[in-house]
Amino acid sequence: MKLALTIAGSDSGGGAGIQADLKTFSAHGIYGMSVITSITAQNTMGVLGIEDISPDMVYLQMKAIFEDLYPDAVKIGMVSNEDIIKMIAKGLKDYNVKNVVLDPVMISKSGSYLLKPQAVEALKKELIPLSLVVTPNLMEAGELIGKEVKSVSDMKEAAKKILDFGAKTVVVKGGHLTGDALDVFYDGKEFYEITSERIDTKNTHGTGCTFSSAIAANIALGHDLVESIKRAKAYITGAIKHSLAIGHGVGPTNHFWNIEIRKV
Ligand SMILES: Nc1ncnc2c1ncn2[C@@H]1O[C@H](COP(=O)(O)OP(=O)(O)O)[C@@H](O)[C@H]1O
Ligand SMILES: Cc1ncc(COP(=O)(O)OP(=O)(O)O)c(N)n1
Repeated sequence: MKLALTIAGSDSGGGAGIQADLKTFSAHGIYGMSVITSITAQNTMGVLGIEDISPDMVYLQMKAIFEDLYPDAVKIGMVSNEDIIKMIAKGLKDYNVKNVVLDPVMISKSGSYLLKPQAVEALKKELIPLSLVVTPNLMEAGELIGKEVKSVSDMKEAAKKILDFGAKTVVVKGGHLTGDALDVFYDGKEFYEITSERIDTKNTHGTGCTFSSAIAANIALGHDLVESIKRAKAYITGAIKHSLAIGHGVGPTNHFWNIEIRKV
């Protein structure tokens, strides 16, 4: 059995965060574990409140896992504040964690800050250098490099700059572009454009969480990084295609077994 860990915030509505990650791990046949950084009261319409877990408790959860159930891959999502970021970095170093997928979550689709704006620098300094792959969306890539990212050529420029912060590889997600759903992967040598059809739906809550945890799941299964990203792209495309029109706002992606994997 392969094991994967998500270090992220809880979404009470089940569409994003820890809940989306664990559903994604299960759909890949992976045993999922969690380190909860923050609890959000959230549904398809928005975030009603946020309560962060103490940094010591974040570290204790990591200790509990790494000293008994060492994961094959780790996904990091909402990290909320600088003290939590520093504690996660300490845990990753103490336990020599390698296969880290970092989704630099900053603002929910509904507009709530999931990372304190003053903590962006800590994220860049402490967590990016410990990551195998960083997966910003257009807005997050722009915040990281201090310049708007609006086109495929901007995405490539951003990927290069984020690599300079110490990331080993970067996927800049183009979910918020128009036209095909095109993401850019950069490994320091080559650029890859990973494209799928754009699905016409408003129900895209949790797309970034689902995509990054699917990359982690595929790494845990033993696939190389390019193959893991390709498979994750197929998975998120299926999860959006089958997304759920539940609740009164932006419905969530849907996770299901026996998903068809095809080249995109
Ligand atoms: N409507 C859509 N149709 C197909 N793929 C999409 C759609 N929206 C987002 N994606 C894909 O979902 C993944 C997550 O991207 P994105 O939505 O930009 O992340 P985030 O949730 O962090 O903003 C990317 O692979 C992106 O291309
Ligand atoms: C607890 C929590 N973590 C992360 C997010 C952001 O998730 P994402 O997949 O980017 O989806 P949207 O918020 O953009 O729908 C979240 N909302 N909550």
